[in-house]
Amino acid sequence: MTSPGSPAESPQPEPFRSGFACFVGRPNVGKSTLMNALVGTKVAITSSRPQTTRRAIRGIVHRPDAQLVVVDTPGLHKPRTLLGERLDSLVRSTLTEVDVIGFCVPADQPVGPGDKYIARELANVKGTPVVAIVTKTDLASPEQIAKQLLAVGELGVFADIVPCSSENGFQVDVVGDLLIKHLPEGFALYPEGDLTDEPEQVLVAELIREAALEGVRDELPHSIAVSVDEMSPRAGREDLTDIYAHLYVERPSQKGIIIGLKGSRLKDVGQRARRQIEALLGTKVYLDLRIKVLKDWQRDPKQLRRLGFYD
Ligand SMILES: Nc1nc2c(ncn2[C@@H]2O[C@H](COP(=O)(O)OP(=O)(O)OP(=O)(O)O)[C@@H](O)[C@H]2O)c(=O)[nH]1
Repeated sequence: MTSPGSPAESPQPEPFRSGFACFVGRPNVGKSTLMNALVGTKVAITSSRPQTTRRAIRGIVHRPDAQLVVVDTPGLHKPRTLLGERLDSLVRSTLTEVDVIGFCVPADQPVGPGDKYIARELANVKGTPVVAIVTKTDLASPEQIAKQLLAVGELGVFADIVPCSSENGFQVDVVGDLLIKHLPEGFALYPEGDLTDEPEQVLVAELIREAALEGVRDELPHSIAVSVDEMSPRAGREDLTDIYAHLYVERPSQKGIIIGLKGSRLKDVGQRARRQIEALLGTKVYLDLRIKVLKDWQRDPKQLRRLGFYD
C-alpha cells in the first residue's frame, strides 16, 4: 500500500484480471479483424465476404495486468438456412457466457435495421456489460465518426462507446483496456505465449476455406466447407508437415468452379492456403487437397455435425 509519506514507492498495482469477451455485430463490420489486431496475430480468418466466421475461435490477449480471451462469433443475422439457425444459437449461448460484449458498428455506414436488431438482442442479455465499438474509423471523416458515436449511443445502454480502426491501429489498445475493465479479478487462464486454444487442425481448415473463397465472391456464397482429415509431421522430417484435407461443395457445378480451367484455380487455392499454413505452423507443408460434393450439406443435420457445426 502506498502511504502519503513515501512518494518513492510505486503505487499499488492494479489487480490481475482475466476473462472472456466476444464481439457481435452485423456480418463484415470488422469483428475478426479487430480480434486479430488485439491479439496481434492472424487467428480468425477474415475476408471481404460477409459471414466468413463460423466458429467461436478464441484469441488470447496477454498483458502484464490481464488476460483477455476473445471469442469470435459469426455475424448475428436472421436465420435463413439450418446453418444460419445454428450460427445464431451459437452466438446467443456465447453472449451469456462471456464477461463483456463488444458491439461493433462500422463508422462508414449509417446505423441500419441490422444494427437495431442486434441492439435489441443485446438488451435482452441481462448482466453482461456491452461496450459499443465504432469500427473502421479510417474510412470515415471526423464529422461522420462523431455523428456515428451519437447514433450508436441511441441504440441502447452501453458501458462505453469507443471509436477505433484495426487498419491503422487507432485506439485498438483502448478497446482492449475498456474490455479488460469489465473482467473479474483472477489468474491467467492460459500459459503466456498461447494465442489461441483452437486446435491447429481447425485453424488450418479455416485457412484453406479462406483461400477457396478468394475470387469466387458471388458464385459460392456459403457453400464451402473444409475438413482436415490428417495432419502430421513427415517421418524423419521435423521441418515438413503432411496435410490431407477435403473441400466440400454442395453441387457438381460448384466443384467445377473451384477446380477451374484444367485445375488452375484449385492449384491456386492450394498454393495460397499452403503459404498461410506454413506461416502458422512454422514448417514446410505438403497439402493434399481434394474436392467432394456433399449435396446440400447446409441443410443436412448429419453433415453439419460431421463438419463441426453442433446444435
Ligand atoms: N478500412 C478498414 N477495413 C477494415 C477494418 N476492419 C476490417 N476491415 C475489412 O472489412 C472486411 C470484413 O472484416 P471482418 O473482420 O472479416 O468482419 P467480420 O465482422 O468478422 O465479418 P463476419 O465474419 O462475416 O461476421 C475485411 O475486408 C476487412 O479487411 C478497418 O478498421 N478498416
